[in-house]
Amino acid sequence: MTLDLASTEDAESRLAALTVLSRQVRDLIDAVVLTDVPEGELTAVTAELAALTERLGAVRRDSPRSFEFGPDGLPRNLSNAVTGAANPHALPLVVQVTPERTVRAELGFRPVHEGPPATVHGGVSAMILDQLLGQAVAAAGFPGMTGTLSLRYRRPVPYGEPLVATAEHTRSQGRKSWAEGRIALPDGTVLVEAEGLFIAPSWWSGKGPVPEPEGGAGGAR
Ligand SMILES: CCCCC/C=C\C/C=C\C/C=C\C/C=C\CCCC(=O)SCCNC(=O)CCNC(=O)[C@H](O)C(C)(C)COP(=O)(O)OP(=O)(O)OC[C@H]1O[C@@H](n2cnc3c(N)ncnc32)[C@H](O)[C@@H]1OP(=O)(O)O
Repeated sequence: MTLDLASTEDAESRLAALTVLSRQVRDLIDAVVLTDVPEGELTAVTAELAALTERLGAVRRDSPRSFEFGPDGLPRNLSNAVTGAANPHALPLVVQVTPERTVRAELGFRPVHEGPPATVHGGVSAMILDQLLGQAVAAAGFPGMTGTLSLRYRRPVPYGEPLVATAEHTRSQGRKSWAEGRIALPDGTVLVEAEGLFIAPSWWSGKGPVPEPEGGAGGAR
């Protein structure tokens, strides 16, 4: 895997616009989940959205943006499903690395994340913790892909109120690294805890074939 070179100023400005668009689409998704307007209005809005979808699709990439270096010289992934500011699917999670090389993120789940009534879907919590544990091993200098992830759901996770997620690398052995993390209330009450094994793939060190994604490698512009 190679990282794209730092973006130009023009590209950064366009990415900022894409980030604003993604935020707007998140607002749209929230509005769809909670709307109670009459059916005729739903049909009218759907027609407008179909037209907007066509406009955006007029010039299309083969695959989302991937890892690249930002203007600050740090790697970023603006299309990531969990952290990508330019991906409407993402919360987006803003992950901070502490001086101790652990990671922390403030969470704001929304009604769109509901599974059981008034509760965040367990798969959504798992997705957040997968990302956070992955960033914890990376922050400790041992990046890898998730091999296993196990979770213990202690209490229902509410949406609409501030929560905190933290994670830390616990140990490494060869290409394998382990991390632990949790989602908690601001007072520290743990709601979900996770342990994960992350493996640096053999192909990262040139010791194995690089697997082709389904349908071949996507072209980035
Ligand atoms: C995702 C990172 C991209 C990095 C980009 C670069 C720079 C950016 C900087 C930092 C990155 C920052 C953050 C990352 C944040 C979040 C992480 C998100 C993570 C994901 O969302 S990621 C998607 C889900 N994830 C997958 O899509 C994995 C699919 N899978 C594979 O790609 C392979 O399967 C792989 C690579 C796992 C292993 O493949 P391989 O060929 O390298 O290793 P091999 O088979 O030789 O096994 C060697 C030893 O690991 C044991 N082993 C193997 N697999 C195991 C498993 N699953 N569970 C338990 N043990 C396992 C064997 O038993 C053997 O053990 P032993 O040595 O003891 O015999």
